[in-house]
Amino acid sequence: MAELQFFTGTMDSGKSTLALQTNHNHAARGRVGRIFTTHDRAGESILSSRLGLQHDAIEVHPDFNFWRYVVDTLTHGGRIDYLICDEAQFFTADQIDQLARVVDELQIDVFAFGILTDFRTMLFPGSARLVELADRVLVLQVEALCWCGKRATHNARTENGAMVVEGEVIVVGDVDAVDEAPADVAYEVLCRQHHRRRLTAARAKAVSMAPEPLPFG
Ligand SMILES: Nc1ncnc2c1ncn2[C@@H]1O[C@H](COP(=O)(O)OP(=O)(O)O)[C@@H](O)[C@H]1O
Ligand SMILES: Cc1cn([C@H]2C[C@H](O)[C@@H](COP(=O)(O)O)O2)c(=O)[nH]c1=O
Repeated sequence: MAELQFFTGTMDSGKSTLALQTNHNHAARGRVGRIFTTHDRAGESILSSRLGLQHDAIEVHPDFNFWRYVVDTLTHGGRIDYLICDEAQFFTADQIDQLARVVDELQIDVFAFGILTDFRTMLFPGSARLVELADRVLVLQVEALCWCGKRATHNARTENGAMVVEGEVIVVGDVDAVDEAPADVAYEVLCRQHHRRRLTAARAKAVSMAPEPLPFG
C-alpha cells in the first residue's frame, strides 16, 4: 500500500539529507521518482542539503497541481513510483490534499519533508495539513540542539542578530554559525524555554558577560 509520510524536525535536523537519501535508495532499486521543492536556499529547482549534496528538482509554485502533473505524466506513458517533496511546509493545504489523492487513487508513495512551525511558533499551513492527512508523521532522529544543550524544538528568526517574532512568514535563510557576524535575516534553533524568553546564543553570551550589578547597601 502506498503511503503519505511526513518527516519533520527543526531547521538543520537533516530533512533534506534524508530526502536525498530516500530518493537515492529508491532509485537504486529501479523505482522512478520525481523530486519537488520550493524556496530552497540554493536557488530555484534545486534540493540542497547542508552536507553538500544537491539534486535537480521541480519547483513548486502556489498554483502547481500535483494531481494534474502526475495524471498528465502517466497519461503520456511516463512512470512514477514515488514523489519526494522537500520544504513541504511551504506547500498550500490544497497541494497536500492533492498529494493524499495521488497516494490513495494512484498508489504512488509520497515522502514529504518540512518544518512544523514558523519563527512565531505557529504551524505552517502545509505542515498542519500534512499532520492532518499523513499516514505517518515521523520526527527526525538526529536532534538539533539549543545553545543550552537541550533538544531544539523551535525555529527562531533573527534580524541583524536580534530575535524577532513579527514579519513575513516566508523568508529564505540559514542557521547562523555561533560567533559569525550575524546575517541580516538568519535562523537559530532553540528549546521552547529559550524561544519563549527570546534568549538566543548571542544574547545569552552577552548577558553572561555583563558585569554583575553592584549590591545596594
Ligand atoms: N560538516 C558536517 N559534518 C557532519 N554533519 C554535518 C555537517 N554539516 C551539517 N551536518 C549535518 O547536516 C544536518 C543538516 O542537514 P540538512 O539536510 O541540510 O538539514 P535540514 O534540511 O533539516 O535543514 C545537521 O543537523 C548535521 O547533522
Ligand atoms: C522558521 C522559518 C523558516 N523559514 C525558511 C528558512 C529556510 O529557508 C527554510 C527551512 O529550511 P530547512 O531546510 O528546514 O533549514 O524555511 C521561513 O521562511 N519562515 C520561518 O518562519
